[in-house]
Amino acid sequence: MPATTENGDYLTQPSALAKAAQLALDIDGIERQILQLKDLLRQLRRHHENWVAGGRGEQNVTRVLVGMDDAGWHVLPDRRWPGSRRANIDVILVGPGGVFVIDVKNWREASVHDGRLWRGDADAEDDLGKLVRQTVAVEEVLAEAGLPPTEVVPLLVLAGRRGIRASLDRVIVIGEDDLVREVVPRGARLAPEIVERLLSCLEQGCPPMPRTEALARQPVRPRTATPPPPAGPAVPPAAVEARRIPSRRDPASSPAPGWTPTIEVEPAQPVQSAQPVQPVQPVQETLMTREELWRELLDAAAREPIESWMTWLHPTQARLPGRRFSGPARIRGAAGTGKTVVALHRAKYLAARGDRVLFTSLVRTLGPVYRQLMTTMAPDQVDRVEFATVHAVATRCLREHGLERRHQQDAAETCFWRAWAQAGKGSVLPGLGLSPQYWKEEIGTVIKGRGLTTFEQYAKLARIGRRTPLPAGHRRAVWDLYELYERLRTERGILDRDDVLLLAAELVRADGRARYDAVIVDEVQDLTCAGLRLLHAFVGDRPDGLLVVGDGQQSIYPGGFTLAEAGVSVVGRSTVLTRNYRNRERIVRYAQAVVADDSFDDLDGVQETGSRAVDVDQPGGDVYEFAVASATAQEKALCDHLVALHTARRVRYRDMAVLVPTNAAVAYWSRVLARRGIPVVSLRDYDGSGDEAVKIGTFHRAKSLDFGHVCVPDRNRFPEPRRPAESAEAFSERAQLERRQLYVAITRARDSLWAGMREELGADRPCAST
Ligand SMILES: Nc1ncnc2c1ncn2[C@@H]1O[C@H](COP(=O)(O)OP(=O)(O)OP(=O)(O)O)[C@@H](O)[C@H]1O
Repeated sequence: MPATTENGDYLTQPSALAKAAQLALDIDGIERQILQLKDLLRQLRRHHENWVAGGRGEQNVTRVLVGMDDAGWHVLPDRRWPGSRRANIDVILVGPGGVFVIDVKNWREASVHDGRLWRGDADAEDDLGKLVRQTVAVEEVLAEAGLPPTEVVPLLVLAGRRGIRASLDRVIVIGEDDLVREVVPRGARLAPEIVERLLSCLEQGCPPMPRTEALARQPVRPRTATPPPPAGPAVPPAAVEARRIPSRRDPASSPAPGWTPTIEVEPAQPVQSAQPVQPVQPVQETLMTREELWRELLDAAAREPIESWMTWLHPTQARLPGRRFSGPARIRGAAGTGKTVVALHRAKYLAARGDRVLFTSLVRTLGPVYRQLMTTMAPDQVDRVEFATVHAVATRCLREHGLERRHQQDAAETCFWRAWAQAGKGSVLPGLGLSPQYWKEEIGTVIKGRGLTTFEQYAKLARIGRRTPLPAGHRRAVWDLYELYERLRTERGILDRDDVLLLAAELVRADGRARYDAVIVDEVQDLTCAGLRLLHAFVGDRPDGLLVVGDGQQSIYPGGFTLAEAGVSVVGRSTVLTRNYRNRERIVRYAQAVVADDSFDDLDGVQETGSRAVDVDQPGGDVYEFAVASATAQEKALCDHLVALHTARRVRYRDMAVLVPTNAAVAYWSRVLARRGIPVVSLRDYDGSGDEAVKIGTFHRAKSLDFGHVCVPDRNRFPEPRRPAESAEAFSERAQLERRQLYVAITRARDSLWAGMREELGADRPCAST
């Protein structure tokens, strides 16, 4: 105790003065602290207002969305950001049109220009990045259940705004009042049972955020400057009750009445607290009336659903599109196992992340079909993917150097036949029981297709894909024919199809320009080695660069090669798909019987057995083998079958196809069907859009496509019997090729196959069922 006088005053002593000075310092310190605390309090109040404003923005958006609840949409507000402990996602919306991750921004000033989003003068790239990360995290949760990557759409919603729509990177920036019009027109992408499965995954992976006490005390206010919600025009009556119900599935997870979203920032991102104060904006009345909303929802529900594979894959498939490959990769598997489907999703995924993608195959008509599919799957990404044949790409390379006129296929053919007359006819080759066409293909696919330049290379070549053995003397005769052909061709200064590929590859290598980030090759087994080398040259061995997709058992062109010959190594990056999604069981078994005894090479030099283990997704199926005594009887039987499918079973003509081996047969059957009044479209003109007509095309053109019901007339004329001068080996090689072509045709059928069996030819082919 300090000493005092009688009336209690402190004795003024040197130590007391020191104490006073000390106290004065303490008072200063405390005053400073009070000022700092006041400052902090002001900041906290501002942040609090910000959060409340943000919360209101979210509530308003949620209110708009719950109006769609009765149409099968589910609004999951304030969900945990997967992988974080405290961070939230404003809203996840799941429904027939897909899955949306929604981030609501209550910004006073927002604009999109120069391809960027701006908040006032500040670039809002971080906000877009954060939303993309949230979306990817949700995609990872849903991939387990089979949702392919990029199927989840990130939406950045500007609260209280309208007339804004921009696509930035993957994110769609949209005004609150435009939100419903953005999501509803997407039509029926997800079946109700798939929506249920997704919801249950989200319940696990993105559970509702726990309520925080402070925010729980916050009263929920109606929309600022508008009457209380029940009177609001935007929400259909059924939604009034549903307003507080984020998910119909699990009432336990529904927030209590008076629910207020908990909002927490991502731990490493104090962005929100650093932002200047934004006053709460009055939200305008939403522009869509309840009648309009319901009309939109009804229209969407009435629209034809897109095929389920576009939005729903088997988990084995679903992981592939987004997988990172450290170099060239491969997807293989029997017919109908979803190789093309996965490849298309891969293209979509790569395009969505900004890659320039080439999607290529040999068949010209496939490009438009794939493009059409991609347009339905991913309208926003379709323009970032180029669909072109390998020859179209090669020709463009030549055009860039003014060389494309030198490609003259007809003139090159003339050169070959002159060479054959001079050097082939009189050689040992005609005596081998193979047609001149065989030797033409030997030059095209084996010698030039591999880019061989010396006889020594040819003499020791394994000739993968060719069954007829060729001893050295015979090879010498082939080489002489080749050299003469080359001399005649170069004298005329022209190029053939194989030269175009070889030259284009040289130009691409010399140029060194990166035209594509990724090249996806479908039906790779039908390219030549030179074709694959060209495509490989575009991307080399870069990560995620080259993806080859195919199946050696469906190789329908002569020739063949291994990936190693093309300089492509996929070691450790090859995936086999084994579940057939296309063909019903009886059709799979019938098709397998056609090639069961033929071993085949699957681009790796190893002979695989013809009968492969395949799981079948769809049971049942119909196979009709129809015995006919004459051509006229077959015409009638086939047409009767198509008409019966159409009238009795209500199958649309566009779901039927007649597949035949030659163009002449296409013309013949087109006339037959037209005479009977059945609408017909040639596969040559088919672009994937739905003409109401039966498709007619060659086995080759039907490649990679599928149809509900397929007819193959003259089924037992294929393979053709041994020709008079044909050697046993030559016949065996041709018959195997033709059986593979027939296998491709049969495996185009999803539900039924009709096979015409001409009686005079014998009907001793396998029959799975009738
Ligand atoms: N996950 C899936 N769910 C439903 N259907 C699927 C799925 N994956 C593929 N399909 C169906 O199977 C069909 C065959 O798929 P796809 O064309 O990708 O197979 P593929 O292996 O490329 O066949 P092919 O080698 O015979 O051309 C598709 O048209 C689609 O109808």
